Parts: sequence; structure tokens; C-alpha cells
Amino acid sequence: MNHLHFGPHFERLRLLHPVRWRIAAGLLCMALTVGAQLAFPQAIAYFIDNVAALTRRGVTPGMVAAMLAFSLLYALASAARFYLLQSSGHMIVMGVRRRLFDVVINQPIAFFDKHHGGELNSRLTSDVSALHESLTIGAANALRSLCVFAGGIAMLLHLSPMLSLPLALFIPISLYLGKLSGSNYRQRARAISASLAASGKVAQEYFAHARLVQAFNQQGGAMARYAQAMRQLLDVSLAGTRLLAVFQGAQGLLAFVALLTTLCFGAHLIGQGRLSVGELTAFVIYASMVTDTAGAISEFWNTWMRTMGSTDRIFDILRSHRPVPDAAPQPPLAGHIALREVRFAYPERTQATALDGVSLSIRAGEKIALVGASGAGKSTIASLVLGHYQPVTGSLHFDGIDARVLGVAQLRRQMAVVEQEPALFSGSIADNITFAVPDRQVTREEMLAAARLAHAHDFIAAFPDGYETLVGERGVQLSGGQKQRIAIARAILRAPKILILDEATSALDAASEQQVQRALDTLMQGRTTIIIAHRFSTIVKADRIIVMEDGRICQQGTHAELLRAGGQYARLIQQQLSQFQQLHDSTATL
Ligand SMILES: Nc1ncnc2c1ncn2[C@@H]1O[C@H](COP(=O)(O)OP(=O)(O)OP(=O)(O)O)[C@@H](O)[C@H]1O
Repeated sequence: MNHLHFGPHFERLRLLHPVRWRIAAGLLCMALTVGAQLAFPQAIAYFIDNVAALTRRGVTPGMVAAMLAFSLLYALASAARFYLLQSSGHMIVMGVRRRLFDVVINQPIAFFDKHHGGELNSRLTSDVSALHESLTIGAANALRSLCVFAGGIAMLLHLSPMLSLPLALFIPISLYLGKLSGSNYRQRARAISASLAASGKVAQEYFAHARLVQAFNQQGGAMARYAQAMRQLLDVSLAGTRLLAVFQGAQGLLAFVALLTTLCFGAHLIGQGRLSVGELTAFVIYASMVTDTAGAISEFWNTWMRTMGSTDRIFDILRSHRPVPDAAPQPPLAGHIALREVRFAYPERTQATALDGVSLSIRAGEKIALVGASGAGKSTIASLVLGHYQPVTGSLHFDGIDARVLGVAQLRRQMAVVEQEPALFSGSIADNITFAVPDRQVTREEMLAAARLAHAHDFIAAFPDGYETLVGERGVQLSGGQKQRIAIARAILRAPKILILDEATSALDAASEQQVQRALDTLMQGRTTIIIAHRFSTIVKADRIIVMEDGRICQQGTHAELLRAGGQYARLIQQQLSQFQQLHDSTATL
């Protein structure tokens, strides 16, 4: 019984701490109800053994009043117990969900490479629900059972130690059976929760890409994959249920045999004049209470083990949270960035080098364009600058200070990113623009100014609800160019020193393109900008072009310098130009 063995149990029980007083009050009410429950068979025994005297005297108003008061108290205590313990469970579960969300949303990006949204959502919902079930109904019932069990045994011994002997044999067997099936069940519960998460992932993926599924007429294929995930879930669930069924049957058999033995032995004791009929009645009621509660305690053990199994992963995640100490505050950055001999491989693909000794110095206010074939490492550089991953070797410096000294939170406060396909959250356009500045109140004038600079004001104002127009999943659908301009307004409002632009590969129509370009030009003014560039127009305008190949910088310079030098850049431009030429020729022949 070492610490390691009990650790996981205590870890879960510690969750009760914030609601300890509520639970204490609930337990007090429970003690009252258990006391009443235990007194009841004694009252029956008294009635049976004194039935002649009671019939003679009749029931007095005092007795009726006492019985009524007792019943009322019992009812009140039961209701209070139920409410106090159940509400404690709800509060604990809410707390766990909040903590889990907080820990997950603060995880390094590598965590999200490994865990998908559907799986994490399943942890938050179904796994935490298991905790709810066992911490509310389960724990309260188990505790009540435990009290009735202990009280019942005391009463049995008090009534007839002799008659208690056969029960002393059955009860340990029943408890042992419970422990055995509980430990097995824990393993299965882990498998059930993993299958549930896997099927959740399948469903979420297909729902999220419903347009693509329907466009390729793949509903049948999607259904087949989901059905396969469900079959796996059913298999593991049924295996668990079979185990419980065997256990329940064995428990029932044991309880019956115990009761029959008690009755036979009890009748024998009455014959010898060592027990009254009332006492045997009370004894049988106590015995059935004890066997029932022994069953309930074992059953709770199963539920608890299931909870342990399905919440193992929750606690793995919660334990993985290592609070990062706040870095010492530094004056605002000027915006100089330096990568020194950076080598990097993604944690999920440690064998493949994504950056292979990259050294790069970007002056404050300089605009650099990263170009190169797909997979060359352009986005990886942006991810490292944003602090999503740490270099395996080498280092990153901002204004000459090591990024590790500055800390990601401090660095990111001075950065903004405009993604290739900007994500909008469910909410109003105003919410989406001010999303990037959560730590202070943004005035409406500031927001309007940012939207104007981003050339987004006119189209937003044209909506009947203006800035209050709802976007996101249930809201108005916006075009790619409109989303980009909202994202640009968001970045302008943040007033960053460093800007990361992931240029959209898909072309917008000429008018939108021009508006987005003008918005970007405003955004980039006076800011160190790293552009993951795809368009010729952007590349040509950059102060410096960095050409990447297989995780290395193979060339750098201005457009003119690189063209003169020939090599990789000249080839890339040649490719773009020949594509453009083909397009031009085919339009000319139309
Ligand atoms: N999250 C990730 N996990 C594992 N490997 C990754 C991840 N992201 C990118 N890679 C790999 O790292 C290498 C560099 O990818 P990166 O995204 O930086 O290329 P890129 O130049 O930005 O390409 P593109 O222009 O297509 O976006 C590629 O081999 C890619 O497969």
C-alpha cells in the first residue's frame, strides 16, 4: 500500500477540496438519514414483539405526532443530502472542465500536432462526465452504503452474535469479488474511453469537412469509417458489460444464499428460545441491508475504477502543465530578429530535418520575403519566430536578447500574424477585430480606424448590422478577401513591432487583391515583416528576399541582385513567368 499505489486515488479525491464544506453538510444530513434507516428495523421488532400490548392500549396521538415528525425530518434530511452532494459534484466537474481547458489551450503547439480537436473535446465532455457520475451519485451512494453497512453489522452483532457467524463468511467474499472485477474494469474503461475519443475524432473530421465529403459523394465512405469506429467501441463496451453481468449474477447468488442460511439458522434459534420473532425479523432486515450495501460498495468500486480508467488521460494532461515563470519585463522591442545556426525537426517527425543550420539577421523595420519550393521550411521559420516550437540547436534573438530570456508571452505581445486563411471565431465582426487586444478596452473609434486602414470599413458598414454582424460557423459567410481584411484590421489594432504574413496561395479577384494589398502595405509600414511569399508582386517589393531549399537558405538579396546572380531564385521566377506566359498565350488565342 505504498504512496504510488494510492496516488491516483488521492489525485481525484483532492478535487473535492474546494467544496469540502458543502460535502461536510451533505454528510451530516446523510448521517441523519442513515441513523433513521438503521433505527427502522428495531422499531419493527418492537411492534412485532409488543403487538398484543399495543393493540390493547391503542396508538396515542403523541406516538402519531412523533412518527410524523420523524418522517418529516427524514424527508428533509434526504432532500438536503441529495442536493448538497449532487451540487458538489456539478461544481467539481465544472472546475475540472475549466482547468482542463486552461491547461489544453496553453499547451505548446506540438501538443496539438499530437492531439486532435475531436479527441480533446471527448476528454472535456464524456471523460469528465464519468467523473461527474462517480463523484456525485456514485460517491454519495457508496458513502451511505458504507455507513449503513457498518451500522448494520453493529446491529447484527448486537441482536445475535451467533446468527451473525454465517454472514461473516459471505460478506468478505462479496467484497473481494467487487474488488476483483473493479480492477479488471479499469483496464477496459481506458480502452472504452480511447475508442470513444477515436470515434469522436472521425465524426468531427467528417462534419467539419461536410462540403468536401458531399462534393465527392463520399457520405457512404464516411459512414463506413464511422461505423467501423463504432464497432470497435461496441466490442470494448460489450466486453466490459459481460464482466459486470457475471459479477452481478455472482453477487445476487451470494446474497440469496446468505439470507436463506440466516432464516434457517434463525428459525432454529427461535425454537431454542434464544431469539424472538421480532428480533429475527429485524435481523433479516439488517442482514439484507448489509448484503445489499456490500453489493453497492463493490458496484461503486467498479464505477470508481471505470472513472479512474477513463480519467487517466485527463490527469495525464493536467499533470503535463508546467507553469512557465514570467520572464523579467524588458523595454519594448525595436524589432531586430536574428536566427543563429538554427536546426529544427518537428517533435512528431524527429528524423526529418525541417531547418538545417539557418542563420538570418533581419533589421528592425525590414521586410523580408521567404520564398522557395513547398516544404522548403518557410512556415517553420515563422513558427519558430512566433515561439510555437523551440530550435533543437541554435538560438533566436530579438534585439540581441535570447528569446528564452524574453519568454514567449512577452514576445508575442509585440507580434501579430495574418494567416493564409484567416480564422474567424463565432461572434460579431467587432469581436473578431478586437480579439487581438484582450488586455485593454478598445474604443469604437480605434476599431473603426483600424478597419478603415485595413480597407474593411466599407464592406462591414454595408451589412445591415454593421460591426455587430455575426460571423463564424452560424453567421454570415464572408469571402476570402473580406476575411483577410478583417484579419489585417485585427493585426493593425495590435500595433505589433513584428509582423508575420502568410500570403494566401489562392488568388483573389483583381479588385479584392488590390484592396488586400493596399491594406497590407499600410500594416507593414515601420514594422519588421516576415512574409511567406507566393506572389511575384510581393516578392519584388520586399527589402530582401530569402530563398530556401530543403531547410537551408540557399540565396538572399534583392530581386535585381538575385536575378543577376542566377541560380535557384532565377529558376523560381522563370517558372512563374513561364506559367504567366502560358496563361497569356492561351487567353490571346481565345
Ligand atoms: N506540424 C508538423 N509536423 C511535422 N512535420 C511538419 C509539420 N509542419 C511542417 N512539417 C514538415 O516540415 C518541412 C517544412 O515544412 P514547412 O511547412 O516549413 O514548408 P513551407 O516551405 O512553408 O511549405 P509551403 O509553401 O508548402 O507551406 C516539410 O517537410 C513538412 O512536411
